[in-house]
Amino acid sequence: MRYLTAGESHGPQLTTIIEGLPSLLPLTAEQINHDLKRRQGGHGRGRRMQIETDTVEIVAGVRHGKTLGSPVALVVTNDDWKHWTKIMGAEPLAEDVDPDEIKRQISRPRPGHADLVGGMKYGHRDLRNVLERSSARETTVRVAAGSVAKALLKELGISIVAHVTEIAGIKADTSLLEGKTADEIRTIVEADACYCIDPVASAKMVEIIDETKKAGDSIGGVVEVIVEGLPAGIGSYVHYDRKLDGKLAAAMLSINAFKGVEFGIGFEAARLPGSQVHDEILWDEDNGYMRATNRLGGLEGGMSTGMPIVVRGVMKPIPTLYKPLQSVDIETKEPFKASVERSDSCAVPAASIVAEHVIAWEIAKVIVEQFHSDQLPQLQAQLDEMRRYTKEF
Ligand SMILES: Cc1cc2nc3c(=O)[nH]c(=O)nc-3n(C[C@H](O)[C@H](O)[C@H](O)COP(=O)(O)O)c2cc1C
Ligand SMILES: C=C(O[C@@H]1CC(C(=O)O)=C[C@@H](OP(=O)(O)O)[C@H]1O)C(=O)O
Repeated sequence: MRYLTAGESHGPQLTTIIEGLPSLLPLTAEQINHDLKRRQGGHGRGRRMQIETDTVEIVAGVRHGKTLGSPVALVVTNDDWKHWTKIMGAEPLAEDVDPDEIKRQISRPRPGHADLVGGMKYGHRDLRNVLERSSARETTVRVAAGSVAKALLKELGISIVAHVTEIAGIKADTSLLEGKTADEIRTIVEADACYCIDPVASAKMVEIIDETKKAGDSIGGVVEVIVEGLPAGIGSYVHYDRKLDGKLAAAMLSINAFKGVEFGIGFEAARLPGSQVHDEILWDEDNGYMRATNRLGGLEGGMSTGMPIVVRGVMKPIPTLYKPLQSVDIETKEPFKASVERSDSCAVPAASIVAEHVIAWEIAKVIVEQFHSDQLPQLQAQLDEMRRYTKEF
């Protein structure tokens, strides 16, 4: 299973083509739109999100609410495009048009963005040609593709949820997650301004986001994704590029502004003895194999253990700041301090939704590769058999 995305931030549309999905999977635009709306939300988003109402059109691969097995194509229209048709149009500029008037040329790279190095790499002196694609606007269709993956995981008895564990040093009390299923966690965090399980921490997060915005600065944080219902043995230890943890880490780090990843107790493992890190193995008649703890986040040897997968990603502060940072104009080579029109001040809650969907995609992809998967019922039968086999092993 694979997908490509195309589209510029202020171009006409964002597009994804998903190839390799099993046939007979129930799929509607409505379920994808729910996830797109969650990605647009979360406290700290800027004015662009008031312009956009992200909704998907399914233009291929689905008939009467079920996948056909052919490529699925999804399109999300940029509502902002109508303000950018001249600046972002694909046609060459007419001869009587002054390019400086039309192109909104950018020669001042923003620290922390792809602007400067992207310009060097692709030979663009108008840095708009870089930022239009390096923008996290692209995560819209990554969420759409991940939402399709989640529809598949749901049919296979696998649930996934993301939530925010930390913003600018304010940490959620994650003991509030204990005893709750992924679906129960989703109901709670969906109703929270920061997609956080802890209302007390969330109120402080809202406060610090507002204060930071007023000060013209930006902040980052940590998001966590939990995957439940995955059988043991997904992924493999036999070759480096088949390890599930490696794939999940790469997916997490592929999100704009994500700079680190950890599983289970994560970097804390460096500070603890092995007896307080590894998860002891238990067995009983009803449940088969279990772990007394889940400190390693449901992964051993590049494979799922059958315990929930717990993976976290850290997001750096948004690079576009109202409080200007030092940079150099690439035309004049003069130093300047950037001034900015609009930006998110904190996109950690929104990014948690992106994380949920890139992880969902990766897990669905590994499952589809590991089992015979032309059609959903065959895939479901094999997952059921894998669960029975690993329990009785
Ligand atoms: C959901 C989301 C929204 C973002 N919004 C903004 C934004 O409004 N302004 C900005 O400067 N960066 C924003 N970013 C971060 C930049 O896209 C990112 O830092 C930039 O592309 C450079 O990539 P890198 O940080 O991975 O090196 C956002 C990221 C995500 C995931
Ligand atoms: C458009 C989205 O986020 C954008 C991500 C982004 C960036 O530099 O990454 C910069 C901003 O775009 P603009 O310059 O148009 O205001 C954000 O709004 C989105 O998430 O859909």
